[in-house]
Amino acid sequence: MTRKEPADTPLGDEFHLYDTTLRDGAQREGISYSATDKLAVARLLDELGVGFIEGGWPGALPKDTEFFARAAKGELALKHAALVAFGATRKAGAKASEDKQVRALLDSQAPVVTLVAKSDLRHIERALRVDVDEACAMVRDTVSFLVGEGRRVFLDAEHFFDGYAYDPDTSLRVLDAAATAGADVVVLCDTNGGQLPLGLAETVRAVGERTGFRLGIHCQDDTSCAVANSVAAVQAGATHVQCTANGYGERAGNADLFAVTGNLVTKLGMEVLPTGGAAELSRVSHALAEIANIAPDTHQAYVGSSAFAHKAGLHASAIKVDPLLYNHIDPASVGNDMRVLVTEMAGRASLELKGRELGVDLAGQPEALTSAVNKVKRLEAGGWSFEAADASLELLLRREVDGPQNRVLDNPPFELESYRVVLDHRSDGEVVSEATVKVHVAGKRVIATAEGNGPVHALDAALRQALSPYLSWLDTVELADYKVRILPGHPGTDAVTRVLVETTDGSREWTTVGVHGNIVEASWLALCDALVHKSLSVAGA
Ligand SMILES: CC(=O)SCCNC(=O)CCNC(=O)[C@H](O)C(C)(C)COP(=O)(O)OP(=O)(O)OC[C@H]1O[C@@H](n2cnc3c(N)ncnc32)[C@H](O)[C@@H]1OP(=O)(O)O
Ligand SMILES: CC(=O)C(=O)O
Repeated sequence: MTRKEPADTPLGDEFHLYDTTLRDGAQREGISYSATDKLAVARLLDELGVGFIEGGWPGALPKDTEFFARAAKGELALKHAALVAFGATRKAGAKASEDKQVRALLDSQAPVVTLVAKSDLRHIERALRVDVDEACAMVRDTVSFLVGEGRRVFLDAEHFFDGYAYDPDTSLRVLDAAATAGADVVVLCDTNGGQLPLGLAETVRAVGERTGFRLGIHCQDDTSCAVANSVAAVQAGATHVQCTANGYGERAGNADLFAVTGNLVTKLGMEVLPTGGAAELSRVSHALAEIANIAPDTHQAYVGSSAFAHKAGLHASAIKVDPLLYNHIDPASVGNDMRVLVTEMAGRASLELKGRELGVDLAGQPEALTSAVNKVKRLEAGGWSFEAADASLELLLRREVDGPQNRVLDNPPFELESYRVVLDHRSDGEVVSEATVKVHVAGKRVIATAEGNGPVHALDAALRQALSPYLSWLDTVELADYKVRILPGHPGTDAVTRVLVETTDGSREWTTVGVHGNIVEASWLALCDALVHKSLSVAGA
């Protein structure tokens, strides 16, 4: 077994970006990776270019043992990262070479081993029930045994910050036992996650000065400061930082790999990933969320889909001049995109930028722009929401800009004469909805009736029946999602219903909105916008 150097990043072994998603991340309530999931996670982390991937605790967890066995058999061909096995030191009073758990670390064939050891006197005495001499011997023996077997060894000094505040000598003795036995890095762990950045950085600096050891940092997120604490530790001299994808981890979680890396790369100018790696952060974050079966956090720093989404009109007016005036970095540098949201908070600049995104040129059309802004504000005040309904917004903008010149909007694919929906509660308890629509299409008056399992379904079916002989594309179009929100009315008025309809034609999706006091009418408005939007794209208008 040869020692493996970490990723081929410009910083090489000078700085370690160390991922523990597969061990600490898996300690998050609700996550349960299979060995196959673990292999997929490791491949993505390797593609990103992290230096070390902690795969789990072989010997303690059967899935982790399986993961390492499959990795060793060639199912995991890492290009950048070194694989790390995690485990505890030998038991008290035992020999490292005979400790089953320690042997399992060797058997994993991982080239790197991270050992966890208690470094707080209270834990040593009360949880391990040994004295400090034996605690240090457990560390020393295990590190030297594994180093003798050709492993690179890191030591996770559990509860370091709490222990150092309580009894610094004991905590430093544990670090010393590891370093003098050959551990490459001693990792200061904020295991209970209670630290704040200034105090933590002070301790990291002091320990670095007192010991001269290579220091790492591992922060839990119980004060919501894990990312800040990790970055502060690096600024105070730590050259090895442990994180997890999207901050998954025990209790409140761990330091988010994507935010830590984003900060190190874009704020501190540290090349901790191979060239091009930073631009993969958003993609890898979302892919890892899928494997964990956790919806991505849209507001996650750097990689969330809202991380560069601007709602306030004043932001948009400056962004129109230069996007960097309101973005802390270029979103593309971390693989993300800027978006402008149009809501009641929009101003003319927001609409002009959004129009550009939707292919509607509003530049040099001040009157249309002012009229569109006023319309959006009035509609939003009445319960409409365009934030998630780009297709309806596009129609609104086109109506303002193109007006009668637009051949589809001026001559829509169909016109409604009337619709009627009845609900039939039958004697056998079955409830059936029936809708009749009367529409004008291709110069003809068409009447169609259909049943459905609800009023909107019946209405959609009747409309399709009426239109499909005349609109060749209609069969390709289907409802992908339908969301209803009942909005509280103003005092003394009725509630308002907002319906969002997502439609697909197999190659793209678009979302429309309808708002009305009646749920069927709100749905009708959203359905009609969906079809008009499709005919616009068919006509290329
Ligand atoms: C801070 C962290 O998150 S570290 C990562 C923690 N991760 C996990 O615990 C997940 C995997 N853990 C497991 O599967 C099990 O807890 C095992 C296999 C490790 C141990 O299981 P068991 O042998 O049943 O012991 P149990 O979990 O009850 O207690 C831990 C034992 O390890 C000892 N121990 C705890 N920490 C250490 C340490 N750093 N070094 C050596 N021994 C330790 C305890 O004193 C206790 O010993 P005892 O049984 O002689 O009293
Ligand atoms: C090692 C570890 O996970 C901790 O101390 O929190």
